[in-house]
Parts: sequence; C-alpha cells; structure tokens
Amino acid sequence: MTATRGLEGVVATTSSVSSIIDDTLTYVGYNIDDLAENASFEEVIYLLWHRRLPTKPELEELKQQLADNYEIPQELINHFNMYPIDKVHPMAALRTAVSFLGLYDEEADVMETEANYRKAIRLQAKLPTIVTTFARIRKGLQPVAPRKDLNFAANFLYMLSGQEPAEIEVEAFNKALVLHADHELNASTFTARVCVATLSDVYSGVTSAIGALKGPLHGGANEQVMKMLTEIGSVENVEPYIQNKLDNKEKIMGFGHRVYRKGDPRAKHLREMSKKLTELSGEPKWYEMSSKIENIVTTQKNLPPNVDFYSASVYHSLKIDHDLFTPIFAVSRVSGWLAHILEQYENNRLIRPRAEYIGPSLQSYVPIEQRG
Ligand SMILES: CC(=O)SCCNC(=O)CCNC(=O)[C@H](O)C(C)(C)COP(=O)(O)OP(=O)(O)OC[C@H]1O[C@@H](n2cnc3c(N)ncnc32)[C@H](O)[C@@H]1OP(=O)(O)O
Ligand SMILES: O=C([O-])CC(=O)C(=O)O
Repeated sequence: MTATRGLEGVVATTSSVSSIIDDTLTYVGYNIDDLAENASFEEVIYLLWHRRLPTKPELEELKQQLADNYEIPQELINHFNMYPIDKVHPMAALRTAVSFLGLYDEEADVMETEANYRKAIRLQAKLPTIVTTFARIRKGLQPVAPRKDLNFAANFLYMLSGQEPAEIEVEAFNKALVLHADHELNASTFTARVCVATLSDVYSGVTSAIGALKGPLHGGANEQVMKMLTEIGSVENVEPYIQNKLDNKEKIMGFGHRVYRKGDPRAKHLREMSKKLTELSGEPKWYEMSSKIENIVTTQKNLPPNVDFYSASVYHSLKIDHDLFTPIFAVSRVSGWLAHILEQYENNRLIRPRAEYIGPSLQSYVPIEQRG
C-alpha cells in the first residue's frame, strides 16, 4: 500500500453535482461563466439540489420556503451572548451555532429523504441569519430581522447593515454567492461526505464541513488575503513585500490550486467586480495592489489567483468585516455541501480509505517496571 500525499489525483466518489474538467467548472453541466452572468443564487441552490434548473413556480416555491425559514431560535441568540464574544472568530461561532441549531430541530435524526430536504432548506435559510446576527451582537448592535420581500443576497446585506443595499451591491453579492456555491470534491465537501457516509445526520455533516472550510489553505484564505493587503497598505509597498515573501518561500494567500493548472475560472469574475467596486467605493488601491500582486506571483511562480484572492477586495468594498469573509463563503457553500450530502445519502457507502503504515515494525511490550 502506497499513500498518495494529500490524496492528489485520487478519484474518491462519483457525483453529478459539479465538475472541473480541463480547467472548466460546471454546476450540473452549466458553465460557471454562464451562471455567474445570469443566475440568481436561489436558482443555483435549486440546480445543485435537484440537478436541473427550476421552472418559475418551482423557483418561487423555493424562495418562499427559504424566506419562511430565515428566523433563528431565540435560544441561539441567547447562546451567542454566552460566548467570549470579543475573542471568538465568527467562523468558530458559526460552527458552534450550526451544531447548536441541530439540537432544536426535531427532525435532526430523521433520515428520510423529504426530512433531509426540509433540513437543507432550514440550514440554507438560517446560515445568513446566524452570521449577521452574530456580527451585530458582538458590536453591541440589535440583530436585524430578516426581510422576506428581499432576495437571498439582498436580505443578507440588509441583515448585516440594517440598511437596504444598493442594486449594484446586491448584484455583486449575488454573483459572489453563485461563484462560491460548489466545487466538486474540495476539502470541506469531502469532509461533509465522509461524515454523513457513516449515516450521521445533516447537521453533523455541515458542522464538520464548516470546520474544514475555516482553515487558511481552504476558505480561510480570503480573510488572510485581506490581512496581507492591509499589511502592504499601498501600491508602492507591493513589490518589496511580495518579493520578500517569495524569497523566504512563504505562500501568498489566494494563489495556487490543487486542481486548476491554467487558472481558476471564477477569479476573472471576481477581478472584474473588484475593479468596479473598489473604484465605486473610492478606494481603487485595493484592486491596484491586488492586480500588482497577481502580476508578480504569476510571472515569478506561474501561480494564478484562486477564488479567494479577488473576493477579499470585493467584500471589503461592500464594507464587510474581514473576519466575516469566510463565514460568507460558508453561507454560499452550504448549498453545495447540502447537495453532496443529499447525493451521498442517495447511494451511500461508508468512506474508509487505508493508511500506509510508516511507524516502527513489530515491538515487544516492556512492562512499566522495567522501563525506568
Ligand atoms: C477555496 C479554496 O480553497 S482555494 C485555495 C485557497 N488557499 C490558498 O489560497 C492558500 C495558498 N495556496 C496554497 O496553499 C496551495 O496552493 C493550495 C493549498 C491551494 C494547494 O495546495 P497543493 O496542491 O497541496 O500544492 P502545494 O502546497 O504542495 O504547492 C506546490 C508548490 O507550489 C508552491 N505554492 C503553492 N501555492 C503557493 C502560494 N500560494 N504561494 C507560493 N507558493 C505556492 C508550493 O510552495 C510548492 O512549491 P515546491 O514544490 O517548490 O515545494
Ligand atoms: O476545490 C478546492 O480544492 C478548493 C476550492 O477552490 C473551493 O472549494 O472552491
């Protein structure tokens, strides 16, 4: 038995949710470029869960189901108040909150397909409320009640700021949600599938996935990108800062990818949005710095930016706190996790690979008295 480090190139399951073939990303066969330009996030949720686009009535029904489930239990809000709120990372709060939410779902352990679908709706609907409520409570602000008349993207921005967002902000945020929704067998999706393949419940699957997304090599990279941009501070500082990191063989967050070689097809959409939104917000320097970093890293390392790189300046321009970037990734990606969880249940087999043992060979047990 020989291990493949990081399971690179290992095909671990079949799936009909999304695919990456020759650097092209599709959701159920629809090119991500097409979806990014045209689809609402709600349509994408439907597409991933049903593996076809909805009709108008089906889309309306899904929107209604989501809106009807936006509210989170008061017990969860009380629970937030018990956290060491000024020290807790919102991604840790989200992980805990989703697990906590499962305690209040009477169907949490009901394994029928319809019950699992209802839980999918509840989780998809409540994640934005969890993230925005936590974000406000930690600042000493009152949570803002969800608005059923707004679409998913607009409602998130509204619950976060308490103000109805501008059309351009909603458009950009919707596009970001569409771009982050699913990505084949990335680490957090794989985690979710491994978890539920034991026939554990949907809440456990999503909680595990949030834990995996949190890491800086995965979804956590978007926050690290903004940390780097803030540290650099100006276009003039880009060159010495990045050169120093590259000379010291440090990783530049937001670059590289396990699967894409020529580049992440999502990055161009985020680059374009970053240019537009940073200009509109009166801070074009965030795009200019990002663009210069891209130039250096692609020239010297031949590493293109991934989805996390330009999303940082996009979210910053939308006046979103930097430590909410990864929770926002989760608000979108939960749609993909849930699609994969439902798909795993449909045709389940325990996921249990092997390890190549590299420890000592057979040893004789020495009683404690003889070990000194
Ligand atoms: C939504 C997402 O999860 S997208 C990914 C988000 N993560 C990041 O942006 C973090 C930065 N990027 C990385 O750490 C990696 O590129 C990953 C984790 C995305 C992919 O990792 P892997 O496929 O395991 O590649 P690995 O880390 O082995 O890198 C291969 C080589 O490229 C280099 N490399 C990879 N990414 C980077 C980077 N961002 N900056 C500098 N060098 C890099 C490595 O140092 C390594 O070089 P070596 O062969 O000389 O040792
Ligand atoms: O697929 C991956 O390894 C990481 C990624 O880009 C994502 O999850 O969107």
